[in-house]
Amino acid sequence: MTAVPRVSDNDPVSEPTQQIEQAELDDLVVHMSGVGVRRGGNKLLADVDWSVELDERWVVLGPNGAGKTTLLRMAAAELHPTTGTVHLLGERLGRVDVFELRPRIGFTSAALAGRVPADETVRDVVVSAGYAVLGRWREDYDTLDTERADELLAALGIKHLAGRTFGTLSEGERKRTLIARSLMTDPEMLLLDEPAAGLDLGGREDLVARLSTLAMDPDAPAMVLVTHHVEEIPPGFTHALLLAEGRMVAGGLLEDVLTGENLSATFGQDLVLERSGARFFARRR
Ligand SMILES: Nc1ncnc2c1ncn2[C@@H]1O[C@H](COP(=O)(O)OP(=O)(O)OP(=O)(O)O)[C@@H](O)[C@H]1O
Repeated sequence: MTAVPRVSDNDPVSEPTQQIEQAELDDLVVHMSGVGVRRGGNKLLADVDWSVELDERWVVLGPNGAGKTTLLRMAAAELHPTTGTVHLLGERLGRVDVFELRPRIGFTSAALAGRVPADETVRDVVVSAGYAVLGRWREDYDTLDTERADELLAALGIKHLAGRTFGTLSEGERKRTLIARSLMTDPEMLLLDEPAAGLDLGGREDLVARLSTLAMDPDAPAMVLVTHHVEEIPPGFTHALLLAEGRMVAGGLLEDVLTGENLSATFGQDLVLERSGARFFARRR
């Protein structure tokens, strides 16, 4: 089992380990080099080198506090690294107007769900993404936009809820509404932070199946999905990044990275990984 080095404040944080050419960046939606994030003396992330290509679907796995949300928020241009460089969609964070970058990135998280006003209709939650607003009803949403929102709601199986208010939805229906919202701007990258958290078994299986359909669609954007559970990896996902205590344990092709040994190192337990078809299951030995 690979030991995971603890991130302490005394560790040296590496500087960018590699220079990258603009031509290479054009094929990458995310490129992080020597990335560290520090807050109040704590290292939330250290020494992260990670790239995501246009046609890849990544799952980011790790225990509570591993730094997954911090990593995803950086990929969403919501926070900057303390050290190292981050390129998103070919642009370097710190040298690009993040307000121009963000509409090109679809992002769902529990924090976003908490900001949606309870009295906003499902259709407006989705359609307003195209206007980069939340909780502001506009009379002049374009008909085309409304049709697009309805299409996305249909693809996620909740078109019948278009007129309902967000506050009346179940947890699963809210998650699906926010995924539809995150796709509204035709993003080049879709970031999903624990989309299945809080769902019952049926809701989880339904969401996994819908995300699997999306993952297998060649026209879908690059995807990064954060989760705690291997059971939530939708078939069609191609790559995995394992994080523990702010550091990468392993990253690469799903079939290479997702092993009992790597999972054990990531979660600090002796774990057995089982595979059934295209799905994964894990338990303690
Ligand atoms: N602003 C901050 N100041 C200090 N520590 C922070 C700050 N934000 C996050 N942390 C800490 O950084 C660590 C990583 O947090 P993060 O939310 O990225 O982890 P996570 O892997 O997403 O966890 P979870 O699975 O529980 O959601 C946690 O220990 C958290 O308490």
